Amino acid sequence: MKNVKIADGVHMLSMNVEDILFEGMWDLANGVTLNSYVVQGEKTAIVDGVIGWDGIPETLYDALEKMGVKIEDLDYAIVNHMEPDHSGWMESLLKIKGDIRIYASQKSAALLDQFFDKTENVVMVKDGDTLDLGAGKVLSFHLAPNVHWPDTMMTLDNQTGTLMSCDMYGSFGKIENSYFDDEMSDQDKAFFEEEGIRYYSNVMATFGSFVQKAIDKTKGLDVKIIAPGHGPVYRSNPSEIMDNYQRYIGYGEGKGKREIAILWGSMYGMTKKALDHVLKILEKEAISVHLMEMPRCTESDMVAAIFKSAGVIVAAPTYEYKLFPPVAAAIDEAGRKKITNKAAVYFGSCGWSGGAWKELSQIIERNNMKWDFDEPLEFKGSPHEEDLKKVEAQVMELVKKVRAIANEA
Ligand SMILES: Cc1cc2nc3c(=O)[nH]c(=O)nc-3n(C[C@H](O)[C@H](O)[C@H](O)COP(=O)(O)O)c2cc1C
Repeated sequence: MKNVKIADGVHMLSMNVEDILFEGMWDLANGVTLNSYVVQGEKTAIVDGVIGWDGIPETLYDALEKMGVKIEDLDYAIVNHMEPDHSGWMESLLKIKGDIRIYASQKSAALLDQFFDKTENVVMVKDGDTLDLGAGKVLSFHLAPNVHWPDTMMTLDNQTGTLMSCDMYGSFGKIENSYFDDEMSDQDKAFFEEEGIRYYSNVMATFGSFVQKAIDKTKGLDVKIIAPGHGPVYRSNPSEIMDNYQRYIGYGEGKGKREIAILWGSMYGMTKKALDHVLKILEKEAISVHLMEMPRCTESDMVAAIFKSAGVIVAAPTYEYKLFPPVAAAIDEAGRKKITNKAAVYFGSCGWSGGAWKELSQIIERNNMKWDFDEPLEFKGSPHEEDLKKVEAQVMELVKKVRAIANEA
């Protein structure tokens, strides 16, 4: 666990977690950090902790001891939210120091009771409440409900302007070198742009309207440093991550980069023949593509690619009167994440009845996704010359839309 001084009296204790399925489902190719914060005035508070897995709370205790803080000497635990990646350690903490005073939102307090039977010494805070740690260190609490979990709040150290923002402004990606935005190489910046999008699309996208409120709330505070629960700390230009989050809200509403996400599957290569034709066109048009063959592609990559692209191509055959199941599941997942208003094209092969488009349109409708599809094309067997011409015309139309959307974004 790495101890990084963020500002006077504020330390980040950060660990990389790899080889996990985050939330039990997201296969994170590049890992994620869990960041806890220790704030010291005359009293000491820890803001968010770690997951409760074997050995992990102990890693946090070692890191605390190395900075001269015994777990028994902690005065306060601030729970920004109760998701177990940051609160799982409570079970262990409460065994060591059952009388620790916990500051939490009203909703977190209810969850503390549900998860850990903890009701005593819990202070329920309202928006704007403060906690004085002495020596000029005053923490204030700012509710950000439904930024991932309903109980979420952000904690501000008013002395240094450090906002410990919990899941808000977070990013996936392990940290090896630079913990701060101003220490990052261009390569690190590009890495965290991608991992930020992966995080937002996988974890936050469903809650866009609440994220907007949290951005607006941040703007009303005197914030100099943004220190999230996952990912790097933004101290040279905290508004950059706020602007990025603003941009990501737009991606979830149909905006996107000048890129096309291609969600495809093909049992015997018939749909793939048409797709190969499309790929040649897109290469000529110099449009970047994300080729996601389902079910080979991970959910995490798939959702992130659809989310950030201005256009989507769905290329998949009919299977038992419906859309090829792995592609149907992927579109449904994008629907759960409320990825709406994407410019899109569908084509796919069938043998006799067809039916893929019917199910695809039902999934779009059911999830209220409002994707803007051109005329869908189900062709029989191998694509013929006229099928390829139709596909080509649709893809050229999509390219136009993608360029226009990306120019606005
Ligand atoms: C298991 C299975 C189920 C199928 N079900 C249907 C169907 O319900 N309706 C239909 O028109 N074609 C159906 N087909 C035919 C395929 O859609 C057809 O072979 C198509 O060319 C496959 O395209 P692909 O090679 O891109 O997967 C089915 C094929 C398989 C292997």
